[in-house]
Amino acid sequence: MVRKIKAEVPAPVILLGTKTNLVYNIFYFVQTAVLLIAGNKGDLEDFRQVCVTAGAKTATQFACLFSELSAAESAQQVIEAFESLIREAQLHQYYHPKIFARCKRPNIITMTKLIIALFGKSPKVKRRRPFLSL
Ligand SMILES: Nc1nc2c(ncn2[C@@H]2O[C@H](COP(=O)(O)OP(=O)(O)OP(=O)(O)O)[C@@H](O)[C@H]2O)c(=O)[nH]1
Repeated sequence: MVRKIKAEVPAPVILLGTKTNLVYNIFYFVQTAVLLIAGNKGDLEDFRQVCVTAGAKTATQFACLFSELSAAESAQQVIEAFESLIREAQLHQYYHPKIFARCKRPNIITMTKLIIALFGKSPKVKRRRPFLSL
């Protein structure tokens, strides 16, 4: 990677029901997410801060895919990175069908919903009208 490492996470599909199964849902996401560390801007060799070996090592450490590419020079490299991500996700689905079988009605949820489910809604503070008469 030239300047920094970014983890590109595929769109998460998280089951969300009640608060009680939220832990399971997060666990489900962690189990099913396929990650790719993409080292972009490969053409800017002079600005490199992270060497290829360090990028690849981090990817191995976190069981991620790794790809060095340059979006400016080659769209093909970007396509290949995404294709490898899709292939890996398909393989994962093939080898772990039970995890996906549990996902009967997957909903894509917003971050706001996730935060509300985790911490609850913030209590509404009722403002009292000041009592002005003497
Ligand atoms: N030279 C070069 N420039 C790139 C490459 N990919 C993106 N850029 C440029 O980097 C700038 C920022 O790109 P963005 O897609 O906005 O990425 P960002 O995550 O918002 O910003 P960065 O933190 O700079 O990556 C834009 O001017 C892009 O044209 C690349 O592979 N090579």
